[in-house]
Amino acid sequence: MITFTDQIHQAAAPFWQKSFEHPFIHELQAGTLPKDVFRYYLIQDRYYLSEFGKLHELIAEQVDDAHGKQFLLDGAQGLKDGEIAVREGFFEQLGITPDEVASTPIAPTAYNYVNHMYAELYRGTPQQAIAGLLPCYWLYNQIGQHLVAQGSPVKLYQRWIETYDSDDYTDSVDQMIALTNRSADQADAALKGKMKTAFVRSSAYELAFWQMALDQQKWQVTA
Ligand SMILES: Cc1ncc(C[n+]2csc(CCO)c2C)c(N)n1
Repeated sequence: MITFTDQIHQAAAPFWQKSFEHPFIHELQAGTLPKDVFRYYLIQDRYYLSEFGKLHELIAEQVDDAHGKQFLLDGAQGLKDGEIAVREGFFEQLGITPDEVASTPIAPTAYNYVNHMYAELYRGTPQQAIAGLLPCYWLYNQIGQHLVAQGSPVKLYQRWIETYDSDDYTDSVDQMIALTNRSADQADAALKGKMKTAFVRSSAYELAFWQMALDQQKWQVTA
């Protein structure tokens, strides 16, 4: 039987394909991605990751499913100990200081992506918010698995790739997929439609995030 997450995954497939083929990903693997682009990505992603962790806690407050609630709370803690902690090492290596992070504003696309997820929760439902979190887990795992086979000649980029191919991480992706399917089981057709829209829009924002980094997007108008 085709699951709910298979269905929404199919709907988002064109965005996922564009992410797999995106020059940011290609250059990361080839080792040709400029360091300042990677630096920009890491600083923007720092904002994204801390909001993503907060969203886990806020969604958990509204979820009845005890197992799902615990998974979301563990996810928030796991982000602090895992992905965010790993990134501290990257920051050190690239000389990114807390001052630089604090004085860099969140860029338009990162802002829109984060706000989209909050809107799914506060103007929508926890089920929609859960569907909005899923592309983040699932897409990065697929990218990690695609890239790890070839690897990157740049050590730092290789470490980034390996973050998204670990067994623990793959296990959390499976659990997030299962939580989304359990949420859909409780939802009527209208809510399932909204969950699908949340998932597809997050997939579109994942794609836009790579381009934001390549363009080093800013709020200012440039000549
Ligand atoms: C824009 C953006 N999207 C997805 C991820 C990947 N990611 C962020 S939190 C999380 C859950 C488990 O750590 C995963 C996989 C990222 N770093 N940045």
